[in-house]
Amino acid sequence: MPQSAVKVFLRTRPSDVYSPEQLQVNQDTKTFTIVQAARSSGLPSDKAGPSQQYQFKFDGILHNASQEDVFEVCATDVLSSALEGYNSTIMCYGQTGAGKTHTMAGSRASYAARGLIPRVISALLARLGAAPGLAAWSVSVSYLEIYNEALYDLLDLTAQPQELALYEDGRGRVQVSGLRQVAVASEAEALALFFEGESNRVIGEHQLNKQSSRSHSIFMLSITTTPEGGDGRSLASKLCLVDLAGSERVSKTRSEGLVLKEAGHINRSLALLEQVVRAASERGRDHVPYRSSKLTHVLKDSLGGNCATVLIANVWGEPAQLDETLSTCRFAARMARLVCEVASNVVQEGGARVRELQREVQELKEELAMMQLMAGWQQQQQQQQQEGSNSSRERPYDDTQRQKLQQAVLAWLQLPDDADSSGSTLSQLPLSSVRQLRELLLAVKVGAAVDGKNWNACPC
Ligand SMILES: Nc1ncnc2c1ncn2[C@@H]1O[C@H](COP(=O)(O)OP(=O)(O)OP(=O)(O)O)[C@@H](O)[C@H]1O
Repeated sequence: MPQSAVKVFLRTRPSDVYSPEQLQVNQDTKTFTIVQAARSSGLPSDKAGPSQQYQFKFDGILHNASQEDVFEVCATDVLSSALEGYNSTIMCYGQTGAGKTHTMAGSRASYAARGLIPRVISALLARLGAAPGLAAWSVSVSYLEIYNEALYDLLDLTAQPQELALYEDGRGRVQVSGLRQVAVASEAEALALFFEGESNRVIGEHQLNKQSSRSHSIFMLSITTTPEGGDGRSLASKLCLVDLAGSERVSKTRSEGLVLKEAGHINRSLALLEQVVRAASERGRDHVPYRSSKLTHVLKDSLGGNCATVLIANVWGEPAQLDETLSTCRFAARMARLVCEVASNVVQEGGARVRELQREVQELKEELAMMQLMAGWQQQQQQQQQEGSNSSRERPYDDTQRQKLQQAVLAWLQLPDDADSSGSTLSQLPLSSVRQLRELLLAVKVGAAVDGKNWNACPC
């Protein structure tokens, strides 16, 4: 299977107090350097030591970048991969207030401020509508929320949405039971679902962000395309757009009550995410604790499985947020070491699958008929024993009956091994007594001799 390293881009939130001495961006080398002044205890005898420099290299630095730039750099290739049948994920990670939701969903202040999700929806449906050589396509939308370590469907409109459960299917793929998948035929339909889901997300207010997401959210697009004139197979992929809740230092956010409790869940799940990323990026490590939280379990594929993953590390370039910026960069550098095993998902054409299932039904019907037959014989034998009779008293076939049976057996023996025999004369002959079975076996013996089959070599 081809391998693909996670691609990592760093995006800075614009700030009036941005300090180029402390945060140095080099677009040519794609490096981001953090200069941290040494800390002194404040005692007159304690001299501050030299400052520390931390340099990180990423796949791209999005500094003063527009929403359109972010889409072009981070999402266009991902979209192409999704249309080629590859599962893909774009994920935003960073401290609270760093601009994750701004990047993923965008702002409603202007059309130009729309984020990655609405742009991906538009581009995807435009590309599918104009794609030459497609016999059929389908897109469906799901929107999942992880709030306080519980899963919810953001497209569930009932007053009390139910908590959803996670499970792994027979092929080890993580599934969310009961999560709605709504088919869409146009950009307008998909956008309506996105806005509906957005309005159901849990938002709270604290010192650093008036509109802080209190949950992780995953917007999923399931795409199927069937090429024209192909061998009847389709390509199926899932494109996930993940807006993680932001890590927060409660001393800075001054959260209390419910917001404080939410912060506990958010910080814990992000710490477990970091542990999983650390474990998954270690060579030779055979156990990665994906099941340690709902978030890591849901994101199992995106963190080293069958998925092309892009991480956008959002940082808030202000001196007061330097520690959080450093910790985001460290996480991003670890993500860059993850390698995913990607494969295009080819699904069998509907007609071929239907034929396969029809054949299976036919075989099961034949097996059932045989079992009913055997049960009938047993019953018949019991009856005969009770009546003091036995089957040998039944009259044997006459010559015409035998000839007819032998012809049917010979025709059946001459069919190719993989031929469908359900319509042959043999399968329509009555077979409901020991006498009929004996005659049939005799006819097979005669027929085999005529057909020249070597029965000594037969494994049956
Ligand atoms: N690149 C940007 N350009 C303009 N405004 C931005 C940018 N990034 C963030 N902002 C603004 O900063 C504020 C905080 O951003 P946002 O809510 O996206 O942060 P967040 O990382 O999602 O935070 P949280 O984790 O608390 O939800 C918002 O008002 C947003 O519009």
